Order: sequence, then structure tokens, then C-alpha cells
Amino acid sequence: MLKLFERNTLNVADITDDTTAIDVRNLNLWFGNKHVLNDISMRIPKNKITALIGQSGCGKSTLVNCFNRLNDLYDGCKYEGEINIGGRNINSKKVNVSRLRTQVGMVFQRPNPFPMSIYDNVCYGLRLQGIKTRRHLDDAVESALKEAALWDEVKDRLFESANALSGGQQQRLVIARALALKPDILLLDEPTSALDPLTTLFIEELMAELKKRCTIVIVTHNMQQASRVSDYTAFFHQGRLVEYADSDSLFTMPEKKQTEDYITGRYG
Ligand SMILES: Nc1ncnc2c1ncn2[C@@H]1O[C@H](COP(=O)(O)OP(=O)(O)OP(=O)(O)O)[C@@H](O)[C@H]1O
Repeated sequence: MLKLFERNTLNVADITDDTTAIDVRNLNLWFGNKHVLNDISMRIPKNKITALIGQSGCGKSTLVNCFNRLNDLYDGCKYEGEINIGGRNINSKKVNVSRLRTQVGMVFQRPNPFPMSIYDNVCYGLRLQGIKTRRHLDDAVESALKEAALWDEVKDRLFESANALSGGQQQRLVIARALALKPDILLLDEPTSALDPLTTLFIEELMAELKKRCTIVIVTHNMQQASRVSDYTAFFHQGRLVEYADSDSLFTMPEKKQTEDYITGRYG
């Protein structure tokens, strides 16, 4: 059970071990000599939406990229500290990174469907896992597209190119592609910043549904969005976690002046 005791700015949470999806401990990260994440410790709760906010360049994307080891792709990136997911430290050299990336799905700012059919997009990861049975793939495609609230719009044109979909449909397709792998965690890096307001609301409603089955971490510049959709919000400044609290508290009575200045638009 989620137990919130006294508010603690840096670790909301007295979230119990059982309710923690991601446990970040003393995480430091450098790109070359640049110290980008500075001693981050936080617990991200299961089946909730946690928003990461802060000025451009404060390290939000870098932090979510740590949760599925995407930063490994950059030369000169070095990190220390632990990130525990499902009882193991994913920073360990022994971790199977491909498997981690199926468990921790990622959706980026710009929808990035592959240049292939809607159907092939959704089962791309499953085929990589060696699943070939048509029946199994059909079922997985239908169920992922339903979860992403896209099935009704595309069920009659599954074999048409994904590029013909609208931006909002493409973003839901990318979400379906991640969901087909049954991830425990879904990372959304500014998922609606390229979409119109109505489509944005649609995706936000979808997130509220999806948190019933997975943990969601969203990076957003949109304060209204963070307060609308997230259960918890973490505010970062220059690579440091400044304040972390349930979203109602953080947006209505922030404890730190820096947080207040940011959420009221005094800077950033
Ligand atoms: N691959 C990289 N190589 C070198 N520096 C990087 C790399 N990726 C990010 N950085 C630097 O790390 C810092 C944090 O960047 P990051 O993208 O995490 O910030 P952010 O808070 O997500 O910003 P934004 O809101 O603009 O997306 C920035 O100074 C950025 O220039």
C-alpha cells in the first residue's frame, strides 16, 4: 500500500518497497566533463503517473534515458549510482539491456512510426523476440491497438502504411508498439508537444487508463499537463532534484522558492 507520511521534499514518498517501480539511488551522470545529473535519489511509485519538470537542459530527458539505458549509446557518457527496477540494479554490467528495453518502453516527442504498415509497426518488437505465429501476432496487435485507443480507427486498414496516419494517431501507434511488449514501465518524453490540444487531451486520457497496467514517467514542459495528469511531480534544476511531492501539493503549495518561481512562470 502507498503510505504517505510527512512530506519530504526529496523523496516523497515513504513509498514502500512494494509500491516502488523505480528506485534511484545517488545517481550521478556526466557527458564528458559535464556533470549533468547530480546525486539524484528518488522512488517512483508503481501504477502512478510521475511528471518530471524543470527548465530546458536541467536533465529530465537524460534521467528518463537512464531508466532504459539509452545513454549508453552516447560516447563519453559515464554514470554512477543505482537504479533498481524489479529488484535489480539496471546499471549493473550484467543486465541484458535488450530485455530491459522491452520491460521499460519509451515514447518520444515526435511520433516515430517505422516506414511499414500499421500491423508491422505494432508487432515489430514481438517479431524481434522470435514470435512468428500469425494468430499470436494478430491477437497482440489487436490488444495493443485497443489499449492505445486506436483500434476502431485503424482496424480496417491494418496493412496500410503507418505514415498515412495523423500525428495523434501515429503517437498512439507508437504507444501501441511499446504496449505490445507488455512493459512494466512506460517513459514518455514530451509525448504531446508536437500535437494539437484536442489530441493532447486524448493522449492524456489514455495515460490515465494505461497507469492501471503500467507505471508511467512523463517529461513535460506543460505545467497544466503535469498538474492534470500526474499523481507525483519532481522539479529539477541544473541536474539536481529540488522538490518532489504529490502533484496537488507541489502545484498548490510548493515548499521551495525555486519551485514556486518555475511553476508560476517567473523563469524557464
Ligand atoms: N548526448 C549528449 N552529449 C552531450 N551532452 C548532452 C547529451 N545529451 C544531453 N546533454 C546535455 O545534458 C544536459 C541535460 O540535457 P537534457 O536533454 O537531459 O535536458 P532536458 O531537461 O531534458 O531539456 P529539454 O527540456 O530542453 O529537453 C544539457 O546541458 C544537454 O546539453
